[in-house]
Amino acid sequence: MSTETFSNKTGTVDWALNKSSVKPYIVVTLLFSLVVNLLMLVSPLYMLQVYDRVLSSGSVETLIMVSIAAIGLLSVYGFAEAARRKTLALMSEQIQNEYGPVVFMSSFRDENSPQLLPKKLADLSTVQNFLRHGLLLPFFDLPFTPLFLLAMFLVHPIIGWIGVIGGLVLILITVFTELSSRKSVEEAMQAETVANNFANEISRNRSVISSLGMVTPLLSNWMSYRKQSSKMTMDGLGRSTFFSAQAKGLRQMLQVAALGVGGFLVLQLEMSAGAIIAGSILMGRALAPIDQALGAWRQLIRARSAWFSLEDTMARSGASDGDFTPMLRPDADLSIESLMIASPGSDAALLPKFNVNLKAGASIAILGPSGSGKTSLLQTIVGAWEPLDGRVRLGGRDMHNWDAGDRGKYIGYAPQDVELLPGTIAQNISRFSDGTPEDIMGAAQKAGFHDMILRLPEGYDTRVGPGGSHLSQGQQKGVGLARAIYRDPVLLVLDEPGTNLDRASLLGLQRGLAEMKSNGNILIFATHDMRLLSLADNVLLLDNRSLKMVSTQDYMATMAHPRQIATSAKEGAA
Ligand SMILES: Nc1ncnc2c1ncn2[C@@H]1O[C@H](COP(=O)(O)OP(=O)(O)OP(=O)(O)O)[C@@H](O)[C@H]1O
Repeated sequence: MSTETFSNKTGTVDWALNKSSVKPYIVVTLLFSLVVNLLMLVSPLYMLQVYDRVLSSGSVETLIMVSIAAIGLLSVYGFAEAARRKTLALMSEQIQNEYGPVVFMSSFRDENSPQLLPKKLADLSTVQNFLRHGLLLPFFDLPFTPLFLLAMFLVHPIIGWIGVIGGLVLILITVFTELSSRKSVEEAMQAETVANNFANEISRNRSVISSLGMVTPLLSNWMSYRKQSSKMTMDGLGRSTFFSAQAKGLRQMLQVAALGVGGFLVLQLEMSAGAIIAGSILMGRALAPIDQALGAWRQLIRARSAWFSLEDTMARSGASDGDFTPMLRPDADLSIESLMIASPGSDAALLPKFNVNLKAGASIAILGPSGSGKTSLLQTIVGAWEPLDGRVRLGGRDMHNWDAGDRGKYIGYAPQDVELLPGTIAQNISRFSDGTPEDIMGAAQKAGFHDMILRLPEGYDTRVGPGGSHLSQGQQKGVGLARAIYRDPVLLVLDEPGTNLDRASLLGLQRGLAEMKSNGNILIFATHDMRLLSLADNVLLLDNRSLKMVSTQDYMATMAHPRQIATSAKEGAA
């Protein structure tokens, strides 16, 4: 099975600083932070000037001069603060542009995790919001704390030591906050994801849920998921809020201590009156980043965990998302070599190893009871699921080692339950690429649905609704088949193509498929509908973890003797 698991390995990747693409933004934010923090010294310096120079000299001119200088510098401070916030917002855009596409693409690789894409996109939003709201800024201010402590030592060494000791206590509180709340915040995030996935699944099945009266039991199921997530959130929140409040109180106390000690030192004639205020302001500035960081700690843990998850995806995609040389249209030569298949995430083979070779115009029908592995085999053949062992090659190219976008140009696949995507019929048939009307309508004609589509009021421009719900089951099936046939795929793989089709549509489809076969396309389809068997040269019989290939003619001849067929299938396994 796939070796890619996309698990969130928190702690294995260095945080933002190691990414070259975000580095310039971090450097610019740091530079603006330097300016901001240097200009934060303006207020205490102004205090010193007013108290010690202006009041002692009584000079109004000096007061005007220092005030103008202070106002000028503080307006630069305003610009620098705005600029660093803007830089972080731009960094958030850069992350979206760079990580968004990779996250989107790589989420389609893991069949084990159908909910991977919403989860990864939520991670992306978490990181972006953290940056956009400036919650990272206190961490950019922290490196400048020593600058303020140094200034406090210059005011008076005792004031400086109060700042150092206070800072150390606050850092200890920060460490406690991290240790005590990280686990519960991360667990709360996971529980929230489970609750949201459950709600998404419910909303996809609204009509069956309301018609079967399942709303109330499902509501209580969903509430229990939510309660679990809120309990963990409240636990984490309780601890981080407690520490954050303690830190705020301590900061106030330290400022009072700076004032009190300052007052004492003034009485001892060891420093000036202005230095009392300056010392207190410096104390506030030095410790504010720690205080603010603690206030945003919960969001930090969430953003950090989301970032690790994105980084993990980027690291995993790096190995496989390199440049590739697109294939020319492969020869119609499908070779299934020692193939063993299994369901995603399972190591148990569903069928014994087997080999099949199909050339241009060949076709096989796969028959077997429910659960015998027909869909699993088709999913593996088209490259959506990894084989347990062996290879599938089209025109010599390994299907599972081929860029999915490039491979998809030469393959048509219609799953058992067609899920259409939000858009028009034409967009769905053309696989949301720029398709010519000839390609789109040609595909619908071969699927036997062109006339039916024309009868719709908006024809090919009809919007299909969520999941195709504005179309009937038969119409959805028709669009799904046309989408598979679009641009004449070398290999056409259909899972139960006859389901939900009326007689006329089935006849149209049979005609279209027969034409494709005579044009050299390879056709593989799974079916319970015996009317389609005339399209197949051979029948691959699956039953109870065994398989057997027989010619369609032989199969038809033995149809009247089911026991003989069952025996032949078992012989195939042996
Ligand atoms: N996505 C999946 N994840 C895990 N197991 C799966 C998955 N899809 C199918 N299976 C398992 O694989 C086995 C074969 O299922 P498969 O859908 O291939 O059978 P099938 O022959 O197509 O059945 P049917 O005729 O009912 O469509 C079943 O036991 C099923 O439980």
